[in-house]
Amino acid sequence: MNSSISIHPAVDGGIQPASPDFAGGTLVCACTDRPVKVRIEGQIAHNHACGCTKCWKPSGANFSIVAVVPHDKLTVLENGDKLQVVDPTALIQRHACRECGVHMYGPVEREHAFQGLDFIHPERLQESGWAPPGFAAFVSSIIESGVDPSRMDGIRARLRELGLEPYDCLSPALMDFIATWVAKKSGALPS
Ligand SMILES: N[C@@H](CCC(=O)N[C@@H](CSCO)C(=O)NCC(=O)O)C(=O)O
Ligand SMILES: [Zn+2]
Ligand SMILES: [Zn+2]
Repeated sequence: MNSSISIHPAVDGGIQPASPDFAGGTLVCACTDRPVKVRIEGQIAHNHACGCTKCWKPSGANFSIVAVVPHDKLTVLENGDKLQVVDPTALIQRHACRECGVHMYGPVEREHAFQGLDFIHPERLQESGWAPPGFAAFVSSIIESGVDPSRMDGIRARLRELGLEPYDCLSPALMDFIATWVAKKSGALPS
């Protein structure tokens, strides 16, 4: 085990299994004063580690942990006035707390295979039992944040050791899902 390579604090000590009793929870930002609170109903889906520069990572982490929930299963409970959209031109409209910087939710409103889903960081849930990450996405992108390319073999080996198969985009299942959506829209496949 090469536990000296840090991926993310939520997985570095081993991946915790989902609880069959998990029925939702409350995401809380890192502010001690007036934290933003967002409620989600039900279990999260497609949880993964993401190496891209756009997803929020806790300080020192090489990866984010990010999953989706349907938009109608998410409600801002408290202090939503502190939220601002990080990049209004991005597909994922990441709503971050302007005081602590934590991304609380990111809806996809544009016409896209992921339209109607919100990206969230489940480690911000107060509750445990959420579905664990199943793969690692955008792994090569950590170089864009300053990771030395010579470290990539070790980082990919550590991801595999944790059971997080590394991909340089999304997983094959999600890439196929997006491509199928595009093909149906263009007429290349029947809808
Ligand atoms: N190399 C770029 C990649 C950024 C990127 O495309 N990120 C993906 C994954 S985010 C969660 O899985 C994406 O879909 N982004 C859409 C968006 O950010 O709106 C980089 O590292 O910046
Ligand atoms: Zn905050
Ligand atoms: Zn990402």
